[in-house]
Amino acid sequence: MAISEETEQFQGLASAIQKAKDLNDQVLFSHIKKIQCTNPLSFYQAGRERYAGERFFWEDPAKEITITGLGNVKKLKAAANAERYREVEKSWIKLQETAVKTGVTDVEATGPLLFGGFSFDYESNSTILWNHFGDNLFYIPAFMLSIVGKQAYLTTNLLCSPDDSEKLFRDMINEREAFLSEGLDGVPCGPNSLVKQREVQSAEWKRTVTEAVEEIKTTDLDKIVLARELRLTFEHSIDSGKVLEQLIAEQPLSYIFSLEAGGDCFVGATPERLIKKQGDAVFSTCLAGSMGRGKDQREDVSLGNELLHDQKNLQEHQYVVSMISNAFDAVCEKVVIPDGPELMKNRHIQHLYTPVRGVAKEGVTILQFVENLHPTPAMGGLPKGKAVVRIREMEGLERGFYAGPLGWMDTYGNGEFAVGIRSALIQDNEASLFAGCGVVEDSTASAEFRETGIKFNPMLSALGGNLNE
Ligand SMILES: C=C(O[C@@H]1C=C(C(=O)O)C=C[C@H]1O)C(=O)O
Ligand SMILES: [Mg+2]
Repeated sequence: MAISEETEQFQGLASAIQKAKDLNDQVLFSHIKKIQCTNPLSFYQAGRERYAGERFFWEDPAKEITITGLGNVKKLKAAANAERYREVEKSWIKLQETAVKTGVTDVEATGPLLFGGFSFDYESNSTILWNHFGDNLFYIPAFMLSIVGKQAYLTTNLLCSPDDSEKLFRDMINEREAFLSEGLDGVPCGPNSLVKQREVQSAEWKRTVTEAVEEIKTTDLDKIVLARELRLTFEHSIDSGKVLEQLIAEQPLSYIFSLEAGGDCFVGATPERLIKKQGDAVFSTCLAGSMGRGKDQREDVSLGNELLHDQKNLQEHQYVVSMISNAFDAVCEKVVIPDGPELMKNRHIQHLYTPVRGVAKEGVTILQFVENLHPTPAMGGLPKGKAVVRIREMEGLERGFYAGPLGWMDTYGNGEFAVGIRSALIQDNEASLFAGCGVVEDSTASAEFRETGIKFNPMLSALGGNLNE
């Protein structure tokens, strides 16, 4: 006779506690069940008070996977150095080795899952702006709603300690019931009302771009991505749920994400995949070279054609294709890259886009891809090391998680990371928006200023700010 779901969970948790005692270490327990499809944003908003500072949201452009996490049973943080990817991997593997799972198995993006990201540059000096995030931040949520295909799954995670008792089971069920019974339907999102919008050091930024062009012409630096900041002040605390709702409606071809840390939230709608891994199939995106959208279809097509043939933008793009292609060659059995770029058109901007796919060599993990790829010349520059150093020295802002890898990994070897651009850091009633551009030999400060202006628009529009031309 089949045992009841509650009995299965109870037995699983009891065995996880026993394992924790035997090993004298913490053991992760995870229960996964199919549930009626629930609106992921309502789930996110339902946790606004109870799980404040411990929520995340992720949706890919194809809407294949939507993940919302609430609470935090285990945080993984690595030291800020080159080892950070391997350190996170080691802790994640260690947790997986002893984890006890019950319920549905083998569905990607369900069960114990690590969500989070890395800062752009582990060597940059951290300021107060990003202090809740630090250099990197990953966590396993307490409750997670995954929508995979059209099916919804609820994962409940618990970290068992050697001195835990079976009371843990009742507490977990009670917490889950209390939370679910609070109602997941239509939790209202508050409006955000803008008070002030300010460009941070724009004259200095333009001078820096001109200096960078000079440096590119006279040294071995080929490309450097320089970003600037826009600061918005609102009347009240900004509701990240409302921002997500707007982004979902306005940016259907982007990854929509948020990651809360302390009272702050990093949120955005990025069009750029860094790496997706599904079994041994891997996918990346070369995205660089930009143009605004036309007022009407005719102008839009003409701007698109101009972009497809513009030497400066093609060069910006080609640096990215070569680098990602080499990084894939090193760890893949097979790599497929189209001959030339196509256009990716988002609401406010169009880009040159080349998709990359491959088959990973056995045992290569998604974090190894992240380590090898980040930062691509779309976020950093070329040569990579020199570009990162020059960004640190010249840019005059702390990128934090902006332009860094952000995403998730499950226990089945799947995961996906995007780069955190078209994004903002929300702190109470203030938002810092970031936008960068690839500076190459033929760049001009005024054109790059305009291009970064357009790149602020997805977040400006979602937040209710004044859009740039
Ligand atoms: C750095 C950003 O965007 C990157 C730079 C691009 C460019 O310079 O053409 C295009 C897409 C992105 O890879 C950003 O949006 O902040
Ligand atoms: Mg550009």
